[in-house]
Amino acid sequence: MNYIKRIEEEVKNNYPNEPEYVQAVLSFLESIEGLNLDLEQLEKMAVLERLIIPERVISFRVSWLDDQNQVRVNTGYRIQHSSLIGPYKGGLRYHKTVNLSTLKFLAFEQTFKNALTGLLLGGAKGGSDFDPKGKSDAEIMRFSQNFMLELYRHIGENTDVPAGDIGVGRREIGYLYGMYKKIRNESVGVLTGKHPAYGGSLVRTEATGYGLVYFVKEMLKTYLDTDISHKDVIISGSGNVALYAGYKAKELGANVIAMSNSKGHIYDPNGIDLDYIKEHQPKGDFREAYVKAHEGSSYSSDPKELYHIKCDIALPCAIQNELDLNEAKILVDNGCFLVAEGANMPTTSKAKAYLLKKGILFGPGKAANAGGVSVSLLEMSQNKQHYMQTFDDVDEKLESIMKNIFNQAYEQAILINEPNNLVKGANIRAFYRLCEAMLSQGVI
Ligand SMILES: NC(=O)C1=CN([C@@H]2O[C@H](COP(=O)(O)OP(=O)(O)OC[C@H]3O[C@@H](n4cnc5c(N)ncnc54)[C@H](O)[C@@H]3O)[C@@H](O)[C@H]2O)C=CC1
Ligand SMILES: O=C(O)CCC(=O)C(=O)O
Repeated sequence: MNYIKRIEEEVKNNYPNEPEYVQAVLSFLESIEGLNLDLEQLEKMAVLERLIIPERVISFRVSWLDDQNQVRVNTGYRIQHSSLIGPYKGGLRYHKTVNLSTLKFLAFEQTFKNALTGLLLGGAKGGSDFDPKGKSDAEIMRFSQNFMLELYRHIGENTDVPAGDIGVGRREIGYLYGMYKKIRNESVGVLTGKHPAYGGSLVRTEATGYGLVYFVKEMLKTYLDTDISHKDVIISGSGNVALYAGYKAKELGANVIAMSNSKGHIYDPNGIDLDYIKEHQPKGDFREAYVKAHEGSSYSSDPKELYHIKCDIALPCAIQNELDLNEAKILVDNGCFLVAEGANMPTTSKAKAYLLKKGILFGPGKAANAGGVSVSLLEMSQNKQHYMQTFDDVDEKLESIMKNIFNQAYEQAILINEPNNLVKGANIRAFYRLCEAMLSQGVI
């Protein structure tokens, strides 16, 4: 059995309770299977094991007081996956589904994503099974403060710089930052996604969604010599990534006709009213009220039905494994020709294989959604230099980084004679960079 196959078997056998992590690793291993690699040498250096197993897994108890003075307990995590290319970097997620498997897959993906950006960033992810739904602002503050009471020991501006993810936005980053500063008595860029009033970068809020659309722009130009204007776009989710993908797509002339949340989706043939969603989404489920306020719109109570709507472009921007084989088939049957992932691993392995087989242009998350972490790096640089760039400067840099990421994945896809396969292109290009960094740094 060759080295790659052996590692595939080991990963499947060693982590039976971590399906998302196994899924992400196998998807990467599949991408490098056909390469002309010196497997004997890679095996001798245990390169794959060292890329796959996180450098450090931290897990801790978070106790906090709810509004009824009841003590509540959650589990907090930080997976410091790789520091090969820079300080550990990646978001924090507050969501009831958070567990070791979710965060290990996210940290693994983040490591490859960050390598692909060409910037000096290692990979990490963290968070908690704390469910922010229905919690008061004070509860979110107390939870975040208690979370930081443990996390602060493991992070630092040159060590590990967390940011937001699902359930963690500017408000939560503020509470986390305030507590870190209180404990360490220092003002440094230890978190990104901060409010610009105390060191946040302009465009960080918009960056992942905008970056996704810049990536799609490159895909459309390169493969089809067209642009996004007049294309019908559906977007899953209605949070940070989904909203700003929607705004940028609309600005460039697309028709954003449907969006979703965890309860279902809304369809509005007149174009989704993004300002309405931005205002109402943080307060909870907006579907019924939206439909009442917008003539001609309708809603369903199944988020997956979003993918049953006829569209040109689908942008999954919600959560892992939301787009499965059945939905992929419906998208293809309805004439959708481009899928680009704003979320991390939103497409199941079977759905991804089907879309690629059918010749659908597919932008993998570790390339297409790298705009957020890229602007985080710009935030870190601004903090170190104690200055702030204008919105337009950062936005211009973001677009140029996204173009470069696309080109990296595309050039690699051409080199392996599969020009449409950005999944392999992105995985292989990131793998080469990580390998070079690993082999240069000795056995550590
Ligand atoms: N925030 C960032 O900068 C980045 C986020 N991502 C990824 O993008 C995705 C979304 O993250 P954010 O927008 O930051 O989170 P968010 O918390 O702002 O929004 C999440 C959205 O997903 C919706 N949702 C949850 N489960 C759903 C389901 N099963 N079907 C449909 N909608 C569902 C929620 O209702 C909410 O609208 C995640 O996969 C995250 O890892 C990726 C790169 C960077
Ligand atoms: O900005 C960051 O550090 C992380 C963003 C993130 O969590 C992601 O790219 O999935």
